[in-house]
Amino acid sequence: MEKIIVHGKRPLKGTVHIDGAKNAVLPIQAAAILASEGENIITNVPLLSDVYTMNQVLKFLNISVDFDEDNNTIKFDASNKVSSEAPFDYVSKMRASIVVMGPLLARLGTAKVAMPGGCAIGSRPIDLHLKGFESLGANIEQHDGYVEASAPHGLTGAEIYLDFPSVGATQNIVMAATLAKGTTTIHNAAREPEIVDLVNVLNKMGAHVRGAGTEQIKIQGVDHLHGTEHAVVQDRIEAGTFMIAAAATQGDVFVQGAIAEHNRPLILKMREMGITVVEKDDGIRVIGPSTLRPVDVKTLPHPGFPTDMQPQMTILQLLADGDSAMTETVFENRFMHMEELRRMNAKYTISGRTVVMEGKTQFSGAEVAATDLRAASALVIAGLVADGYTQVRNLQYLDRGYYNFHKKLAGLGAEIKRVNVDDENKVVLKNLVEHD
Ligand SMILES: CC(=O)N[C@H]1[C@@H](OP(=O)(O)OP(=O)(O)OC[C@H]2O[C@@H](n3ccc(=O)[nH]c3=O)[C@H](O)[C@@H]2O)O[C@H](CO)[C@@H](O)[C@@H]1O
Ligand SMILES: C=C(OP(=O)(O)O)C(=O)O
Repeated sequence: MEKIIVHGKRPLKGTVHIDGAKNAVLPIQAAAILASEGENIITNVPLLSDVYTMNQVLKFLNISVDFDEDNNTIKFDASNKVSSEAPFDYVSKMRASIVVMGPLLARLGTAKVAMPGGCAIGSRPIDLHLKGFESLGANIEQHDGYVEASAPHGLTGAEIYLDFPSVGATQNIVMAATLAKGTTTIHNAAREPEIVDLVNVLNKMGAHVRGAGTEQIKIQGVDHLHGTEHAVVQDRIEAGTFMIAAAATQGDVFVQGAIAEHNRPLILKMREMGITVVEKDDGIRVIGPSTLRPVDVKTLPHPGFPTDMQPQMTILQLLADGDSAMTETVFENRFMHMEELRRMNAKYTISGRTVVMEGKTQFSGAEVAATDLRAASALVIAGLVADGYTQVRNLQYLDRGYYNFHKKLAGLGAEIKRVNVDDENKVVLKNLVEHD
């Protein structure tokens, strides 16, 4: 088992480069299922554990996957006979593998996928995905832990209203509808930049999808789709995480590749707190002040404040000079990191979906455990501003969404090291700054 050890109180300075987005690349990998001819060549692919898991799922479905990690490029070839079943062993590793269902149903008229479970942040049902498939004419059955969809005569376009603008349901329904007969309209669709990136790929593959990035997406079905080339959009959550780390440490960091339009709510909230945020063509510069003003924040679907930035944002709020509130409206259980932060001297009360935090926190180093992906990065940021040493465990969560997080922070001057717990006794804490 590995852990990250951080020695706090060093301002971050310099430039950090942002990778391709996890939440964009995963559905784009799944979209490869739809190309019955030609290769799909995807570039700017981040080297994340979730990407490898999705590749495993696709290989199981008989799709050829060639990952050139040195060049962050994957070549997919789905021109052979594709299998329709994604079993529990693969799906259970990663909830996002449910997005293979729409493409399988579109291409084969049948799909059998293990029911994805919930996770630490919430129960995460897939009812909206399934209702969407049913509206397109699929018959849905659930048994033995699997969900099976079938449309032997193909799918037919329909008008679909989503009760909530679910990202995964929007992606799954768009992909299913690309090969349906006639036109599908999704009302109250998710508007995240990752939806736009997926639709850009689908259109390059020969699909007719309009309105991505708005609440109404129209898909005109086509006969078949072919391979294409596409570079994955930069990761707005990785970018936002480094922006917060820079501000929290009173640093001065250029987040290269960050797209300001994708992080508008975060930028505006940071400015409200007194942080200097400079938008440039090729990235965003963040300069942290010595005192942060408190702000209240509420998570919402895009273009609201992203839930995936919520745990990191609570670190800035705890550092602010006064009390502040965070309300989480997207997931019902996304405050697990707060309990760990208590070990580091955070003071707060949770009531329902809102946590009220006391500022100004003087974090103290402690041994903490990540409970999910963004909790992991938030705990490391807390370590960057804490007195003494902080040790963060459960790095398997961090690796789902951040490539070389500790190395990127070390490149900005952080005293941080990732160690194998078995070698723990051999670690000389004073020498943390030395790179692996
Ligand atoms: C791989 C990926 O892209 N993951 C992102 C995606 O997850 P994901 O696509 O799973 O998130 P959704 O937008 O679907 O979920 C949002 C809310 O809708 C609920 N819901 C969703 C589907 C459904 O059928 N029924 C239902 O009730 C969920 O339980 C949750 O409370 O969007 C989330 C919300 O921005 C992000 O936090 C995740 O990082
Ligand atoms: C919740 C997240 O991802 P996933 O939907 O893949 O669990 C996330 O990226 O913060």
